[in-house]
Amino acid sequence: MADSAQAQKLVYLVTGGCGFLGEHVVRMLLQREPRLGELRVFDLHLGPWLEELKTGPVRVTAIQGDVTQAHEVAAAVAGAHVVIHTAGLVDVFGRASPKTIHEVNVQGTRNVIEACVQTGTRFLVYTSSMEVVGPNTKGHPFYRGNEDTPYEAVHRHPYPCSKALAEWLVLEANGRKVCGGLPLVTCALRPTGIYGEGHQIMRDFYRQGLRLGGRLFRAIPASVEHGRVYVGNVAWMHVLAARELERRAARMGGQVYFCYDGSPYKSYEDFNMEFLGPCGLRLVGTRPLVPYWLLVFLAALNVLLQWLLRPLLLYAPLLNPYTLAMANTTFTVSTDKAQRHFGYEPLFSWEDSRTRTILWVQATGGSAQ
Ligand SMILES: NC(=O)c1ccc[n+]([C@@H]2O[C@H](COP(=O)([O-])OP(=O)(O)OC[C@H]3O[C@@H](n4cnc5c(N)ncnc54)[C@H](O)[C@@H]3O)[C@@H](O)[C@H]2O)c1
Ligand SMILES: C[C@@H](CO)CCC[C@@H](C)[C@H]1CC[C@H]2[C@@H]3[C@H](O)C=C4C[C@@H](O)CC[C@]4(C)[C@H]3CC[C@]12C
Repeated sequence: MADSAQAQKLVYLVTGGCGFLGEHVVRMLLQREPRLGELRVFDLHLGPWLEELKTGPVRVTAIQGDVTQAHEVAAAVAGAHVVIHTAGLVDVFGRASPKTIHEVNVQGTRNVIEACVQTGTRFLVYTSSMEVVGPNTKGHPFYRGNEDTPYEAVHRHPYPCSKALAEWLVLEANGRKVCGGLPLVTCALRPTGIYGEGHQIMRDFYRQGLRLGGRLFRAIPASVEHGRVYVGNVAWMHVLAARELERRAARMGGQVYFCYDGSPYKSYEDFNMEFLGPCGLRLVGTRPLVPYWLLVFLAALNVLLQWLLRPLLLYAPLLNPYTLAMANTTFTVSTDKAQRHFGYEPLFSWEDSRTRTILWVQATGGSAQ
């Protein structure tokens, strides 16, 4: 990415490019990165939608591969200028074992870093998570916090533990000499709960509401606020960070950025109703309809059932002690660090984000897609 090569076309690699966020990053790069010459999409499971992208002006290369396999990662990274590493195992429901979560999220990230070092790729953007910070095991609120807000980040659950370790690896790798002698430049983006087209949990809530006769029942107090972020804006922040990493290496290298936009702070359930309401669902109750102790009991019961049923089937409901603690703890972010460091402004307004999400729920919510 030298000065002389203003017109130089760049090779980008997106790991996890067929996931919920990854697909948006891939599409955003194709729409908004003028220097893109080749786009490599690396994923364990390739989406059929990739085929339609192959007919455009940018070369799109689909690579079926596993981030836990160092040789597969190295082959995909070789010759890439920029890596956006978004592949990850997102599991807070006990579907995967802690070992698998660690292998994918931590060892997978280590493999990406080592591949950059070995092959001479200098720019790495990592999709971290707000969960690297919290909510912590003590349920302390994080209210309008930024990247410098002191917070006791204590994790026990395998998913946040793995994301915290992987983020640390990425930041620590900043400045390492890659093949050819130049320094690696890394940064980590920490989305809060992402919503938008392709958000499976939103669709699950919609289907549950349809099954319950168009109703959902409030379980969490409306006063517990969550900061959520639209997937298009998260994708845009990745594209912009990747683009600016070279020019602003000294400022951005080794830094973390929360992903934010203008989405309103609301409880998890009230926020979902911004989309599910216009799709015909109603949230019953202005206060939680079941006492908190009962939710705690049901969450614990689900853990027991998951364990008992494991030899027969995978029982992984939304409610468990960890997800209950998350839903019941205020976690909101208020920052302008990405704006100051690399000029990020949300691409989609709240109104746009909301409309796009509603249209998606209406179009696919009731279908098997
Ligand atoms: N969804 C959220 O609210 C959220 C919030 C913060 C951070 N994140 C992070 O964003 C990233 C993307 O999350 P998402 O919600 O799009 O999840 P997702 O499951 O939709 O996407 C993850 C993608 O990674 C791929 N993948 C998983 N294991 C792999 C492996 N071993 N090798 C190659 N590819 C593999 C999956 O096939 C999938 O396409 C993750 O790193 C996640 O931790 C997500
Ligand atoms: C008690 C239920 C009554 O309706 C509600 C349960 C809601 C939970 C399933 C979700 C509450 C908070 C969510 C998480 C949060 O938005 C941030 C996340 C970070 C990201 O890295 C992965 C996804 C998630 C853990 C997200 C998962 C679902 C919740 C726990």
